[in-house]
Amino acid sequence: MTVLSLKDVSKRYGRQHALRNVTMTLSNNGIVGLIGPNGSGKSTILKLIAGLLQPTKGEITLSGEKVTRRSADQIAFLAEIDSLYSYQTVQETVQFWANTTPDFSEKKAVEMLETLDVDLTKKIKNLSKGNRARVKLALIISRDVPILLMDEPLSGLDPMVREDILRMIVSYVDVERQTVILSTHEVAEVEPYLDYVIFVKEGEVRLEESVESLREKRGTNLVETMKEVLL
Ligand SMILES: Nc1ncnc2c1ncn2[C@@H]1O[C@H](COP(=O)(O)OP(=O)(O)OP(=O)(O)O)[C@@H](O)[C@H]1O
Repeated sequence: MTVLSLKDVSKRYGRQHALRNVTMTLSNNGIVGLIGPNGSGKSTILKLIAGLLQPTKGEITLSGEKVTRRSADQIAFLAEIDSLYSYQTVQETVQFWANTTPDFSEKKAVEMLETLDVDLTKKIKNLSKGNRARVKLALIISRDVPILLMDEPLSGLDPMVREDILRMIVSYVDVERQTVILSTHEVAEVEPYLDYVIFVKEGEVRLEESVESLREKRGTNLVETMKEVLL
């Protein structure tokens, strides 16, 4: 079944063309890597899917319905910017999400944070950058929604935190029911975790395919494929 579809989607910011005629269809694709160089349009694609931006042209549908701002109840969005309240403790933050987000599992969030050794009694402002990233991800992953969008979840984090983040996604996302789309340019690092890739360049989708069939067809790893497709 088609979970998400973009049909001939273009986006301009004023006169700046950010996306041109993007068409893609995702149907239970598990963990999807949205890969492309800086400025290729990755964030724009994620914001359009989340209903935070309107396409200039084209149509985006989620489970057959047109995406609007109201689609937020079906989509969890991990933005690049920090969206936590610094004066709250981790526990209060989890509680706040439990009170405001109907599909949020407090149990799952607490379990994940305890596994990651994050101190729930600490204030957000006193957490390390890595632990803030772990908290943000735990909050998003604890939502029971069909689509989880993550804009550069690894950016600016040290290798240990990056590995934790990728492991969290694999261990806690229910890929039978949920699709994760994460944008990154760390291809080699994410390759073992991805089921599907979408390569974008200059606002266009250059290739989208399952990682397994790419390996079979090309006999190379994703880094090599990326070089062929994007350079
Ligand atoms: N609010 C905006 N106003 C004008 N131009 C914008 C705006 N947001 C993005 N752009 C432009 O649109 C293009 C695509 O940007 P986008 O942020 O989607 O790319 P990206 O692949 O996410 O880049 P990065 O990896 O650097 O985050 C770029 O040329 C960018 O400069």
